[in-house]
Amino acid sequence: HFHNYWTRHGVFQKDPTFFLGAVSETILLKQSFGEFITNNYTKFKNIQKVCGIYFAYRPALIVNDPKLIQDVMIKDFNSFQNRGILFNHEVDPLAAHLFNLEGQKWRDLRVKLSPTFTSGKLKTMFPTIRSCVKTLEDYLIKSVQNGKNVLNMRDLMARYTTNVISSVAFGIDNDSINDPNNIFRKMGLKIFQVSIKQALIQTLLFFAPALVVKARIKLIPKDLEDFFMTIVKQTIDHREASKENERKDFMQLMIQLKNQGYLSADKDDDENKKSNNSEDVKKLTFNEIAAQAFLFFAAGFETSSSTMNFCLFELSRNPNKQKKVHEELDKALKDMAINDITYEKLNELKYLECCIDEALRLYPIVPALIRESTNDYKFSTSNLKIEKKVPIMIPVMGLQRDPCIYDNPMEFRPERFLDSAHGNGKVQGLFYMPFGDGPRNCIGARMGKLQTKLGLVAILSKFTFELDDKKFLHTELEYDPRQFVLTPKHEVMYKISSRV
Ligand code: HEM
Repeated sequence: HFHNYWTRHGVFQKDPTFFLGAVSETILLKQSFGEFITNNYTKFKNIQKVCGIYFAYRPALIVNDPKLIQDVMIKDFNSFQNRGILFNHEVDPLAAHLFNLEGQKWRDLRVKLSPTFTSGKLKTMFPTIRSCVKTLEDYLIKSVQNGKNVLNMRDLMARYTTNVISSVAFGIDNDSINDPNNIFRKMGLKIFQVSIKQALIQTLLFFAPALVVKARIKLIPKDLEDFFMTIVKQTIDHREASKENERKDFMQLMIQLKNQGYLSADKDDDENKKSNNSEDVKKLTFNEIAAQAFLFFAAGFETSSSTMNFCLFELSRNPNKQKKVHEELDKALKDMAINDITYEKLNELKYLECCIDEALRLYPIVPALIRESTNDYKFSTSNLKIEKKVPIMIPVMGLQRDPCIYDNPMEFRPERFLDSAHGNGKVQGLFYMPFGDGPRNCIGARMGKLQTKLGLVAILSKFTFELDDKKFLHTELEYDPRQFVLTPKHEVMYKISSRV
């Protein structure tokens, strides 16, 4: 009876398997969640615009049609503003962050936090990020000089973005690049480590989210919570002890939101002035600051380092594209030292920007987006009706690799993005969403792109990269089935040589 829900509602459904429903492949670790949604899109997109599936007995809907996706993400956003991630506020204070919050609570917080991500604010943080990049460059120079020229770049780049995020979110200068055992790196690894217990909790979140709240199940392990609560408390106390301890970073901005409820306008930050017109002066609490700092850390380091890694992977498989990046860097930077690169200079590097956009097309770090209907809803362009509280999946990776949308989709061709339309023009609607879309898109997209680009400038200005294992030249990557974010199953090693 449960597994006929979609058929009864006149919606095409993927045949469910006993008990586990449609997602048995992901639960049994045969494929990642992203691949499951992608395969489903590829198989069914020409049959129906939507496809019903089941998380065990819970119905969910995959929307395959770019125009219907536009309705969900933008046009009828009010009916789809939540992700439907439930947690117990009392047992999990750190989970009360922007990604998980719903309804008015999410709206209020989004309005408050948006001004912390304007380009004006990022410019003030630029020197901090640049000093992390300098550490990365120095590390690579030393490493190659010492004959250590085959490296796991995924790990190194995650250590670099860990340095950036811990500096700008917590104001703490740690050095995970030279010290892989640094506590921030260890905590970062722990966030993405999937123990059996965490895997069970994640499964429950999909299958029976209400149970997670009722049974007071903790989503964030206690040791992670203790670490982040303590570090935020210490940082706030230190900053508030003296004006001299203030810094230009997210933590300082959140302290302003705690003490006055809004951000003081910057003379050169027009976007911030606009958002400050808001009447809302409700102040952030300590727990709210801790939860956001935790989220910025979790959402900010792995996403950007994975983007750098996928971009480097494709540039190493495509030496002609890497050559073009080198030429652009040589022309724009002309032996400029990393410390002299400005925010404006970085914006001039258009081809490198296209390489990042193209890497995110082939390898969207978040391969499927999630929304939940907040009311019964009827799609405007079809007779399809869905009930309140149905999870909606948007198959980002499937769309971005669809040959009907991108010619030769598996080819790494950054030139597509020189043209703002970038698809082949045959399909209308939303189909490129590495940062999501609509009012609930990634709030840190600019920051993510900035640290990705600056990191790539540092490593590509001075070095040439090749894949150490030549089998990756022609085979597709496999993905870790335990991870929701797109993560290569096997480590790729890179051979690095100095350009001078
Ligand atoms: C290349 C790097 C990044 C990628 C690919 C990425 C991708 C995404 C995606 C796909 C979403 C979901 C959007 C949706 O549902 O429509 C998201 C949400 C979010 N991201 Fe990012 N992200 C990146 C970097 C960052 C950084 C650096 C930060 C913060 C420092 C950040 C903070 C967030 C937050 C807070 C949300 C939740 C927004 C909300 O619900 O209002 N992200 N990100």
